[in-house]
Amino acid sequence: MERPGRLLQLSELRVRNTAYEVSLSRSLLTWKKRVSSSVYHTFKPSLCHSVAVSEIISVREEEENSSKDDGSWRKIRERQERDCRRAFTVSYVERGRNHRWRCAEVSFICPDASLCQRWVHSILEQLAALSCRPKHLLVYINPHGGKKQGNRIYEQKVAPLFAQAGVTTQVIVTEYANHARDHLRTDAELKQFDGVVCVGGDGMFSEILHGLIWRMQLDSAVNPNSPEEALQPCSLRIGIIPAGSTDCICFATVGTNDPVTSALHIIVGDSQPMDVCSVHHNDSFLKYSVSLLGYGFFGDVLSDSERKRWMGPARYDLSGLKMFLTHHYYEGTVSYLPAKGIMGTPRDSGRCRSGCVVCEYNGEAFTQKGEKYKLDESFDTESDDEWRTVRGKFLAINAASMSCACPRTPKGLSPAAHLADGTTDLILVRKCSRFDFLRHLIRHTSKDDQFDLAFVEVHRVSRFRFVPRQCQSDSDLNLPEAHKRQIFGPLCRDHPACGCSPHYSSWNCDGEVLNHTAIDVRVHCQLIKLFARGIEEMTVLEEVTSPCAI
Ligand SMILES: CCCCCCCCCCCCC/C=C/[C@@H](O)[C@H](COP(=O)(O)O)NC(=O)CCCCCCCCCCCCCCC
Ligand SMILES: Nc1ncnc2c1ncn2[C@@H]1O[C@H](COP(=O)(O)OP(=O)(O)O)[C@@H](O)[C@H]1O
Ligand SMILES: [Ca+2]
Repeated sequence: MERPGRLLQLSELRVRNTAYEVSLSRSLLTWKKRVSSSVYHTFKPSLCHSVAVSEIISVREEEENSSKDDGSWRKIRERQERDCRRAFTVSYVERGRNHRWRCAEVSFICPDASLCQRWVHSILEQLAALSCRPKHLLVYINPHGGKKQGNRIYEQKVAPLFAQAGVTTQVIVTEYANHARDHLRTDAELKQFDGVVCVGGDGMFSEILHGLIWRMQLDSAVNPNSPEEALQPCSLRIGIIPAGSTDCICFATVGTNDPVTSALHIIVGDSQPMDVCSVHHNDSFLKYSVSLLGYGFFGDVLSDSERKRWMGPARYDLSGLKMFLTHHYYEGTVSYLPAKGIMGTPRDSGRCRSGCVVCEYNGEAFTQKGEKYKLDESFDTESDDEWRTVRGKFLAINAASMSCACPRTPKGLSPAAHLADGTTDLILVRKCSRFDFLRHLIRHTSKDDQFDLAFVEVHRVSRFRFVPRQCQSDSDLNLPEAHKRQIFGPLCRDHPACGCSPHYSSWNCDGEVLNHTAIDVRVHCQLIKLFARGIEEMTVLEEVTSPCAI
């Protein structure tokens, strides 16, 4: 734990009816109850609490005593009422189970009003010095995401916390799909904001991502249609209040899908850089992706589930079962550029966690200002002989730029993938039996390694391309036509004579269906930042939460 440093305040104050020694340094607020022993004074850990200043939400002088154990004895009540006028309450982050954060409160009763004001002033001064905290946010709410609770979640759980922390907002409830994206691209006056918040699922996040990146490139005269251009990083951080169906981006960056936890990460001004993949078809831009780009199984599950939106999040399970039974495979060529000079592999046992050294090491190498790559031979530019090619029949081709952990698979599609290492994990699942594919799927939910199967391979790459087999002669295939043919696929795939092959899938790009199958994907290291800090290790949790160890 951080050393307290020079004390800014040190007083004996009361919490309820117990005296505590309360101290404030630049980094810590600590309150300790003195316990006399026969030999020396000690502090029992349970009687010593400590909160990082960076995790204080707010401080306020209290008009009324909020303590509830005042009994009914008139004299005690009268005395407490006098005391109330000299109390101040600190709200701070408290860690719960499964990476959840809550807002806890403690009220300190001061012997006189001026001491109370000095305390409040000192704490406010420390909070004001935290330059990473957002003051004014632009909030977009998708009222139709997930279980259609976006409005309620924001109004009941998030807005009161923002108000308490003194964060002001401009709130826009979207009226149609791509409303938020288009508003960010052209209309929003971004200079006045310290961040953008989306209330919704991965699809809503994708809108914010596209709006912000596009705007940034236009403002910096970068051509987003060129797959070769290095993109301009976004200066505004993005916050996600989960109110969608999968909420994988929130889960994989915070460790839980909980609106209050996300709101608190926004308030304390956390910052988590993230890789973004650009997806192009020839020289035209298609989409950006931060989590899953999936062709075959996950593409089909998504396309099928779009027709079942009315079912809410359960649509994915039903479409998942249907697509599992349908058992489509797809032919094509995957070419990829293995990531070079980086730390880490997709089979590592280590995980990307808060303060990840792999992301730091690789990120520094990739993001040297004004250079494409570090001037290191291992970061040589992409030459043709470094590309590798795999041809075959695939049940699924997945690129996971982060673990893609979510409640359906708490360890993720690629458990060792990193949020900000400049790479994506390319997972190729070749044609196999239904039984084997089920084994692979089930392993996403257990400790067993989903890559340790003969028909699965995984590569950590910085770029890849896919061309479906028939596209090699007709590279601009459009999907409606492909889907027409696919209708007959399940009946006829094993009878080439009927002429209904080939089969095309579509790409699932962070939950959006792409309208091209032949794509060129490039990872842009740490292009955006989220109001998050990555998933905290348990050891970090134990160190930071009160009670403090002395
Ligand atoms: C048999 C158990 C199999 C469990 C397999 C779990 C794999 C789940 C991988 C999830 C990856 C999630 C990546 C994130 C994608 C999201 O961007 C995206 C959009 O999210 P949004 O709606 O919030 O905007 N979500 C999705 O594309 C949803 C993918 C969900 C796929 C669920 C698949 C369920 C498979 C069920 C197979 C059942 C076989 C049963 C056989 C008896
Ligand atoms: N007001 C709106 N009406 C209809 N669709 C919207 C609206 N706002 C956003 N969308 C779209 O809804 C889709 C799903 O949103 P999302 O918040 O990700 O929910 P879910 O996780 O349930 O898919 C996204 O593609 C988004 O562009
Ligand atoms: Ca990555």
